[in-house]
Amino acid sequence: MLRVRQANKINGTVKVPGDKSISHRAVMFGSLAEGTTTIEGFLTGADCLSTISCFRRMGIQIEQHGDKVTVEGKGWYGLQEPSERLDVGNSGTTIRLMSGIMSTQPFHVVMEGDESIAKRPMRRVIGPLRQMGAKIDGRKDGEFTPLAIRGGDLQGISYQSPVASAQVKSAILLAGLQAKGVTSVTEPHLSRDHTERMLAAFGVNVVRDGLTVSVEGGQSLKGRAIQVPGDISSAAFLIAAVMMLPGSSLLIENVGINPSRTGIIDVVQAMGGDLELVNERVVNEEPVADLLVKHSQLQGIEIAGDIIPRLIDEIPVIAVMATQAKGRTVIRDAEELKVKETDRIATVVSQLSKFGAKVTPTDDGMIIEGESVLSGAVIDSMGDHRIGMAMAIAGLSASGETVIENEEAIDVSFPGFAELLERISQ
Ligand SMILES: O=C(O)C1=C[C@@H](OP(=O)(O)O)[C@@H](O)[C@H](O)C1
Ligand SMILES: C=C(OP(=O)(O)O)C(=O)O
Repeated sequence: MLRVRQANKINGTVKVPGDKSISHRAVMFGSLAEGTTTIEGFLTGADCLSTISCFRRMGIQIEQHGDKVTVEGKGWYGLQEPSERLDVGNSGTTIRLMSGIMSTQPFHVVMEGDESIAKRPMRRVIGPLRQMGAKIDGRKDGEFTPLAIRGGDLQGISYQSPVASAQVKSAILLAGLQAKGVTSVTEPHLSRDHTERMLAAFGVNVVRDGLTVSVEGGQSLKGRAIQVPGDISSAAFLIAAVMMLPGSSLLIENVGINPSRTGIIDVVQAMGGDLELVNERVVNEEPVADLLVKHSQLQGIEIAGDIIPRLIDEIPVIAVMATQAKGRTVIRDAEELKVKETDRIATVVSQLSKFGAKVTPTDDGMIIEGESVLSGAVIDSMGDHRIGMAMAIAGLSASGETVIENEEAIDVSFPGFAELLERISQ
């Protein structure tokens, strides 16, 4: 149980844990590369630890001491057939990206995860991987876990993805690296491009043309040093808290500001928030900055279209923040929220309503009425880290005390979240 009391304001200089998407990829690509990969700033959240454990089970030597990780890559075909099922825990990124990698391997593997993973759609990755020649089965014709994969002998495809999903795009491109000919993926809107950037950093030739990415089969990766920036999706909780509590200001150091992830910055600025990027730099092909955030009275806006994939994981906390804006905030084109760790349209509405907020679900998003007075509530994270954290932020601005049940889910992406909030709250 996590108890959150109403705060007057938050202040200070902080760092957030490493980027989840980049941490997963650094372990995966390091395992497939030739030679050693060293990772600094690795996210020690449960999801990324699941990725480490899967590759260890396939014979890769990985040492982890806090946020420092060393991976002894053995080349693309250095993985061994695991004798047991691989457990991906709560991590959609792990199972979907690994489906692509496993499709290239000349052995049999079964992957499964927790209750939430068992409900998440897999055919979006399994479908195109089958078209490439992988033999994959799962419950409901490959829609659900456990997934059994027997890979090898793939043929490149040109895939037109119906969803803007970095997990789909990445799975196909990773399979494409060992397929015959060229593999390309075209998406309806740009999703996060960490795979493209990091593959290039590992020596792969990745060709980008608008919304299409292509790779040629038969390329190898070379181990290297990776520094992981702080996760903007984690910083988003703190940004929202600053905007909700008058008198607050924070300097959040070393945050990844890859343009495919910065929808939250655009939204906060469009709502009238004072958020400045300082000390901008590029580290391993990824742009990084410190975020200087000062409380401002926000104005409700409409959030829809191209920006949605650039802030998809931040929508729960954007909804929370919008309860303190003037006027109405409308979120559209975000049906992907329904297939995350929980149905995040339903869980945001059910939990945020408990504070007395006025939030209405729609088919593809939600509508939030601003300037609500929030009262402390008993909240259930429903096993979803982002719901647990978003509601803890609501609790900072709600009168009295808020209790978050099933708060252990927060460890999936933000270990130390409760301690950090405690430290900066006044
Ligand atoms: O590729 C990734 O690292 C991720 C992609 C996104 O999912 P989708 O690809 O399903 O949109 C995002 O929600 C998830 O937290 C991480
Ligand atoms: C959707 C998320 O992650 P994943 O898909 O990797 O479970 C998330 O972190 O919000």
